[in-house]
Formats: sequence, structure tokens, C-alpha cells
Amino acid sequence: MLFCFRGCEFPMSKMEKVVLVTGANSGIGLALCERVLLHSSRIRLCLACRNMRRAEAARAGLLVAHPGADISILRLDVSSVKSVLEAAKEIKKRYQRLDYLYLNAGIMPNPQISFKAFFNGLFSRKAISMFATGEGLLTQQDCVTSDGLQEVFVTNLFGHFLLIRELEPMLCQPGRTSQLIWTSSSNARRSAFSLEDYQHSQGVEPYSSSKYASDLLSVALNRHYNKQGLYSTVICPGLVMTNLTYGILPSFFWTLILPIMWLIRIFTNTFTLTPYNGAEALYWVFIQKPEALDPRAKYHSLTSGFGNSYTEPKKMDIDEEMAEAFYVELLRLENQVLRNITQEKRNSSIRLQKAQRNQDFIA
Ligand SMILES: NC(=O)C1=CN([C@@H]2O[C@H](COP(=O)(O)OP(=O)(O)OC[C@H]3O[C@@H](n4cnc5c(N)ncnc54)[C@H](OP(=O)(O)O)[C@@H]3O)[C@@H](O)[C@H]2O)C=CC1
Ligand SMILES: CC(C)CCC[C@@H](C)[C@H]1CC[C@H]2C3=C(CC[C@]12C)[C@@]1(C)CCC(=O)[C@@H](C)[C@@H]1CC3
Repeated sequence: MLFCFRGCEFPMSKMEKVVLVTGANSGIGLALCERVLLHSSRIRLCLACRNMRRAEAARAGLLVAHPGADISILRLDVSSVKSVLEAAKEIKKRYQRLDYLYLNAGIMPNPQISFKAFFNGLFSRKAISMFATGEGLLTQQDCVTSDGLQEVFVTNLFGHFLLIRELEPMLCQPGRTSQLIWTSSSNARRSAFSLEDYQHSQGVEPYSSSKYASDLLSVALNRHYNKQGLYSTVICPGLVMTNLTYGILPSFFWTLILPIMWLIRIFTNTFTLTPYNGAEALYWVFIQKPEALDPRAKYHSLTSGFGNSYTEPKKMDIDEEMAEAFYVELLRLENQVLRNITQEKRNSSIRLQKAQRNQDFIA
């Protein structure tokens, strides 16, 4: 099918926008896919997930409601450098453009609630903000990946950074804009982050640190890439019932206290609760002109006491110099991991040659 555009004819497929969502097989990512498909049938959607069985199930579910939609799946484990490099290669092979890259995959491993802090906070002036941000209530236990990186840092931030860097030529094309949209959090806190330990190997709040890191990085990316037509935005989905929150407290408990949470919603509009409501700001950003978005604002999904969803920007607590210094550190780390991968490849090819020689000798 041909489509007329400014006097020249392009095949329709070239006009379709490409949307890639990491961690798209459940929760907020999946709800976003649903909303994007409801908005337009003329998009090419790619679900980038670490588990192909779950990805296929999500794709099948979306196709039931949107038969004929262009939905593909891609293997991507953002915590593995090798997987990110392979996925980037595959994306470049599959698509000629990338209009929206949703950096949504995220983890909060082994969360522990401080009930003492919760009850102290409940009877203080900070009660509302405690419910909105979860500040001081949660700690996590992190671990180190086979690449030698802190798991929360690499999953929530660095794997995505590598992906952006690998896809740079696709994302920065003349005469066209592309958008990066980070699923950050109101739990992001400056005091949980330190430039000296940006992977948060020493602390107990890697989640908060990684989300603050994504806020910093987004500001730096805008500084470096806006001129090339690439725009970065951070959003917070609010408190949403997903596998992530079911890791904090069991799902039956959340269901049990649902009436209490509806009540709390009267005081804080951050209890979006459903993935559909949580995806509000991610979708809102999708339908905006990227140039019109504030690079220093976080866009929050909010839901009123009556259940109406809307998006509101709030200025972030970001220092430009710190954002820049962090960006430089990430570039350094990128160099280091890429060098390691090259070395590993060299070593394995030497091992292969050795094995071949041994084989020839035995034979
Ligand atoms: N729920 C909430 O209240 C809030 C969530 N967020 C953020 O929203 C984002 C989505 O989380 P949410 O929908 O809540 O939770 P889910 O657990 O439902 O979704 C997380 C998604 O990320 C994927 N994922 C995790 N690790 C990796 C990895 N290494 N490589 C690729 N994919 C991975 C998961 O895949 P798999 O199914 O295989 O585990 C899943 O698809 C996260 O970044 C989270 O931090 C922010 C604020 C509040
Ligand atoms: C609501 C109940 C009566 C009691 C629940 C207490 C806590 C377990 C929650 C209160 C605020 C919640 C919260 C989060 C997790 C669960 C709470 C601490 C998050 C930190 C989850 C992940 C995010 O990214 C944040 C936006 C959430 C902020 C609020």
C-alpha cells in the first residue's frame, strides 16, 4: 500500500512509528502497550522481555483485543551486557526507525518494610508524603551480576543506558525526533544516591538510588542529545498493584486492604493502583510533542478520589553539574564493560582454537 507524503510516495510501513517497551510482559509496561494500541493501529510495537514464554503470552493477549496489530517480541535481559548488545543488533536489523523507547523494565529485589518507620510516620506530619513516596519504609538486598555490576543498578538504569548508546544512530536521525521515556519513581531520592558509589553497592536502598540515577541521566541525555532530535522524559506511575508490589506484600494482603487504599486516595492522588491508571503518564507523554516537555520535570500519573486519571509535572531535585558528572561516569563504565566483552570474545576464540588443535592432535 502506498501513502502520499509531501508529494512523494512511501510504502505505508515506512510511515508507521516504532514503539519499543522493555519489561512489557506485565504490569505497567503491558498496560502501556494496550493503551498505545488503543490509540492507533498504525504502529509497530515491540515487546522487549527477558522471558520469551511470558512475552509470547503478553503478545497473544494483546492480539486478542487488537487482531492484525503489528506486535513482535524480542529477547532482552537488561541486566546482561551481552543480551543488551545482541538485542540492539536485532533491533537495528528489524527496524529502520525507532520513535519511542520506553525504558520500563525494573526490579526491587527482596524488599523489607520497616513497620516501625511506618507507624512512626503514620502519626506524623509526613504521613501523606510517606504514602506518596514510601520514603524511609523500604530497604532491599542487592546482588552482583555475572558482569560484575550491581543488579538493581544495571537492570533499572545501566542496561537501558547501554541500549540507548547502541541504538544512537537509529534514535538520532536527521529531520525526525525520537523519545526516551523512563519509568522512574517518586521513591527516587537524592540522599539515597552518591556519585562515589553510584551502583549503590554499600547501601540498602538500591531501588531509590537507581531511580534517582535515571532522573539524573535523563537530564544529562537531554543536554547531550536534544540537538540531534532525541528527547528524554521521566515519569512516575504512582503506587500500582503489579508483580513488583506483590513482592513487597502478598497480593491477597493488598486485595484485603483495597478499601483502605481507596480511602488514602482521597488524601494522596498517587495511589493509582491499577496498571492502566499507572500507565497514564507514559501514555500522555506518547501523545505530546517532545519539544514541549520540560526536561527537568517528572511527569506523574495521578488518580483522584473519584478514580479519574490525569498527568501532572513536578520539578525534579536535580543538580546539572551532578547530572553531567554522572553521565561521564556512565560513559567510563560503558567503555570498561565493552572492553571486557571484547576481551572475553578474544579469550573464547583462543580457547576454541586450542580445543581444535587438541582435537586434531588426538585424531
Ligand atoms: N508498581 C509500582 O508501584 C511502581 C513501579 N515502578 C516502576 O515501573 C516499572 C515496571 O514495573 P511494574 O510494572 O510495577 O512491575 P512488573 O514486575 O509487573 O514489571 C516489571 C517488568 O520488568 C521486567 N524485567 C525485570 N527485570 C528484567 C530484566 N533483567 N530484563 C528485562 N526485563 C526485566 C519484568 O519481567 P519478568 O516478568 O520476566 O520479571 C517485567 O516485565 C519498573 O521500572 C518499576 O520500578 C515505579 C513506581 C511505582
Ligand atoms: C497502604 C497500607 C495501609 C500500608 C502499606 C505500607 C507500605 C507497604 C506502602 C506505603 C507507601 C507505598 C509505596 C511503595 C511501596 C509500598 C509502600 C511503601 C513504593 C515505594 C513502591 C515502588 C515505587 O516506585 C513507589 C512509587 C511507591 C511509593 C509508595
